[in-house]
Amino acid sequence: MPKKIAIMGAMPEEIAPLLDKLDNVTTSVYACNTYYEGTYRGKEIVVAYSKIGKVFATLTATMLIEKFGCDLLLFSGVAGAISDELAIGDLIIADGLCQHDLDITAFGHPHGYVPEGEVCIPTDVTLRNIAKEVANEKGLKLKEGIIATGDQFVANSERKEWIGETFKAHALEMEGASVAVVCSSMGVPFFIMRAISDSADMDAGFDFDAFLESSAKTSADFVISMVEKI
Ligand SMILES: Nc1ncnc2c(CN3C[C@H](CCSCCOCCO)[C@@H](O)C3)c[nH]c12
Repeated sequence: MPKKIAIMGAMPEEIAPLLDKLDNVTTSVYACNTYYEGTYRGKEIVVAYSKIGKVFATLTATMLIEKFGCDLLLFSGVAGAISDELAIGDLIIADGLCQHDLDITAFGHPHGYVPEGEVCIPTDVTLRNIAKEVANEKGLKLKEGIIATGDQFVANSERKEWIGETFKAHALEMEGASVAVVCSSMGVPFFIMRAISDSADMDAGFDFDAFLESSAKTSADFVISMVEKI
């Protein structure tokens, strides 16, 4: 039974659907982030958005654990689809995460690898199974696959396909692998859920703007419904 559950996003839109579900909310600002502490169905929750990209996500995930004492982390947000099976609004959970822009291949290493690191970091299987239970109960389709993270908004089919082939990834975003490194290094179970907002192609910018809010809500509504089972 976790002491305190962190629910993290990268953008304000990704956590907005969560905030009005919390009771007894107090807010605090720490290291240029706002943290919302409250309860949901009797469980202690801390919600925050990191701001965009791997560095900000690393900072916030670390603070949620070290400063706010969270011992389990759920990420909710949107992603670009790589797999043709993923349409806008579809849900994907990560079984592993990699960094598609981490590159010391000049030294013979594979893309996404640095010494003492691992290309693909696995997520917590118990939390993935809870997600599958919730999806079954709600009659929702849920894809499971590798999610690739990098410090770029991908709006180019060639780049998206390279990422898909190189990492066998089904979706891409800009924060998940940072959360994976922090949580796996600190022994904190973690879970990454994303709802598709675009297809990381030439239309990505328009689709992202059009579907950010609705896809962020789809993901957030699913993640909060997992809390009761944790
Ligand atoms: N195709 C894509 N490539 C990479 N990541 C994603 C994601 C996932 N999130 C959304 C957000 C995009 C930040 S750029 C838009 C910011 O606008 C801010 C207002 O100008 C960042 O936090 C990563 C959805 N589609 C993606």
